[in-house]
Amino acid sequence: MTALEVLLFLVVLCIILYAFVLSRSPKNLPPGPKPLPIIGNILDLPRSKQAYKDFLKYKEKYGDVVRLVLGPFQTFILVFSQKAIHKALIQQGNDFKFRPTTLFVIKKIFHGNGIFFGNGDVHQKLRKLTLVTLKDFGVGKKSLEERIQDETHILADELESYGGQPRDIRKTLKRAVANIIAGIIYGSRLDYGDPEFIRLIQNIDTIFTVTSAILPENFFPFLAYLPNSKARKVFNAFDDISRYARRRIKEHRETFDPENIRDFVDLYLKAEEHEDEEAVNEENMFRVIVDMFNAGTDTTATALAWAILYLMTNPDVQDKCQKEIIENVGSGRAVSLSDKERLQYLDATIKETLRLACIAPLVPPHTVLEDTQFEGSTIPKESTIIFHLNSVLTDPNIWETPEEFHPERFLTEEGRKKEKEFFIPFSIGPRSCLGKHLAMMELFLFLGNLLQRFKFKIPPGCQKPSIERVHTGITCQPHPYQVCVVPN
Ligand code: HEM
Repeated sequence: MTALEVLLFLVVLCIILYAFVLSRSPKNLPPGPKPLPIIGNILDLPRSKQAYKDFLKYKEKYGDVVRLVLGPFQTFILVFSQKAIHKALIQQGNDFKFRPTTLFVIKKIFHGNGIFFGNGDVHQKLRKLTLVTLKDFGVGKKSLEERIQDETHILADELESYGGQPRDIRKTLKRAVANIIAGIIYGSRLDYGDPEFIRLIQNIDTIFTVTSAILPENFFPFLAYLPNSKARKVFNAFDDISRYARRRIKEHRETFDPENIRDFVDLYLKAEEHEDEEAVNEENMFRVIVDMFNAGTDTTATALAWAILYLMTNPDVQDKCQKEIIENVGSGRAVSLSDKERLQYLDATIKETLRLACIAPLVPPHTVLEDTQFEGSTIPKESTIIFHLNSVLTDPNIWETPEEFHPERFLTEEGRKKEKEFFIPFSIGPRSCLGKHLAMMELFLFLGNLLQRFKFKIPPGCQKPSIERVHTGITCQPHPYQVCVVPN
């Protein structure tokens, strides 16, 4: 066969397959832009650095449930608004609780294992085991609060060493947060200047700024084999983090003593002795560790970077937080979790940061295993379903002046906590964020203790930094900014 004949054969094969898939798709699909043959709606995908925002135009045009076809066979469903997201993830949570196994990049990295991209009984067991472990993390020599306190002091000393000069502190924040996870998992922290640590954090950056359900390699896997493929960068980053995790697990296995549990890895090694082997085995432990290290670092560190940006651009809010800390804690001792009830304004500031920055504006993909009736249409089985959290967290029908930073919206007139049903930065339902409590604890202790010691200021002579969100991968990042960290 000549090259032209092979090409013609492939095109005809694709058309036949495409016609076959179309004939089998359910009727009554959600509305959406008309797909082209073979490539579907690829040309309609966001190309700006604010992918979540570009998707909002579909909500305006087609409503709360929108269908896209990506590549020849992938059905994508976008779900917007509190009502529809709540219905899917809570009322129909058992239908929508699965993760897809059809996206090439995700399949190649996760193999359907671990907590993030696992499904079924094994996922449930791993999730439960990890949650219990995180909850009563009295293992090892230190409590979780002590670990965070210790790291806060090291971070504060590092920031103080910058002498109040303008700096981009985002990398330092990432190293501090990564150390909390490293401490939980491996029982020890890493030095901020350790080249291996710096490389691991760079890998996490790559994963979080590049990986996306709409990466073209997901629908056209051959693209992953081209030089400069973004997916290749993600694979390399994962491989490096994985090699590190496997080495640390091996070291733990060699020195394991069931009578002296040092950390999360030891707990899993212990669980291996009596838990169901299908769920608790070395491969799954490795996946869980990599999931935790990735999911627990970039998200919380990004939230911290946003909080500092909002504080320096809203000095009145910063002053109120500091006044509250001075009045309720003073400067003679560290801010601790037992101060939480007394530091309501700080708590509201953290919530407002998570709302406005919207760290994960598009929930990592879900799927349904069967054709599923939802909001008057049929969601085809194995569709990739994306819940648009930003459409809830900045919905003008829910939040007054949603694009403004206003912590008071989380407080009553008397300054007490006001619960907000629509505050869902960690998503909701059976797959909601497993590290929510850890993240909130870290944000409270890091910010409370830093604000007790420092003021965050815009460098003299500089313009107010942009608070526009950059969204090219999983998380919404701030633009790079410089800050002066000045002792109080
Ligand atoms: C500000 C910080 C964080 C934010 C905004 C955040 C947000 C999210 C979101 C939106 C999801 C998807 C939920 C869904 O699919 O419905 C998620 C899942 C997850 N998060 Fe977080 N997260 C944060 C911190 C953390 C931390 C500190 C950890 C780990 C210790 C963590 C571990 C996980 C895991 C393992 C999942 C997957 C759960 C599952 O599929 O069962 N996250 N997170």
